[in-house]
Amino acid sequence: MAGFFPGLPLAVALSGGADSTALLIACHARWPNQVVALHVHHGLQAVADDFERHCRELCLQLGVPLRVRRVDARALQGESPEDAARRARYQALQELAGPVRDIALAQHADDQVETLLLALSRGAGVPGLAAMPTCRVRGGIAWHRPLLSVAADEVRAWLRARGVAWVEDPSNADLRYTRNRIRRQLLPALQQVFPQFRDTFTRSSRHAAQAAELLQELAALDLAQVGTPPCVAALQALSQARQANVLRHWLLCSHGASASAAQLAELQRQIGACTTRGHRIDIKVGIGHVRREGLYLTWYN
Ligand SMILES: Nc1ncnc2c1ncn2[C@@H]1O[C@H](COP(=O)(O)OP(=O)(O)OP(=O)(O)O)[C@@H](O)[C@H]1O
Repeated sequence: MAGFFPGLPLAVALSGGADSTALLIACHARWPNQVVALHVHHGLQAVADDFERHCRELCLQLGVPLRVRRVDARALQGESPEDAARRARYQALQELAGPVRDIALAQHADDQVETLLLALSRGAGVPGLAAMPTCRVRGGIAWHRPLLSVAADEVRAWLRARGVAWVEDPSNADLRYTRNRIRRQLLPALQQVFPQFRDTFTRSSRHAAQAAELLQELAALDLAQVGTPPCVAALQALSQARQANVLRHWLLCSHGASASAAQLAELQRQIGACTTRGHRIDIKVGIGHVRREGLYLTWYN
């Protein structure tokens, strides 16, 4: 946990699995009496009660206060059960934290590599390749991931050496989930070919995170230049790469719309072809449409 200096008091999101069990013990050892544990009972799996029991026992043993909340995550339309559970979990963690402004999560280097591989498999751009940040402020809370450079095996070996138990999530063995297939089938193969893959892949993600920040800064500058809504002529004055970057930023930040690569390419083609007063632009992007209105592009949904 080198370089991990959260605000105190600190809350640790404790699932009861190996990683967050280790994180809680390490944080409590470093900042005694300054750490609180937060557990979300999902009620999804039969094993949920075992997770909660383990968290209660562990926290009692350590003398760490534990806050527990039950959630019943119903998936929204088009949302997977895992995404629904994650959304409900982050919401519950934020509420459980109360006045505490720093929450530590226990994702490790293997999780980071899995996230990167999933992003690559979707053809993600630079922000996706940045995978998970070590710290992100959201909803007034700093979410920390201090174990991102620690291998999963190291975490378990650390716990075994201390004789600490944890609860194993049975769904981790289910090979219907892509993430589990990556963990079981891909990571062992990577280990053989690139023994340093955890270090090098996570380093690539950090490079991508830095590049993503630069793209974000450039997009904000360019949006100030082209205006909101963007002026077509000002967009035409930008290079294709900068134009794509600022359009993505406008659509996402102003309208919550993610343009697919094909939609963005078509929008750019039409912007390029927009040389007469009467030229129409009307393209579906995400759940809405981008249209030309006089000198500007506008968004409808
Ligand atoms: N039910 C939960 N209650 C509180 N925190 C959770 C819960 N589930 C996950 N977390 C937090 O979110 C992080 C990421 O969750 P994820 O489901 O990817 O990991 P996990 O496999 O549950 O990890 P762990 O080995 O810590 O159980 C966990 O490391 C933990 O800090």
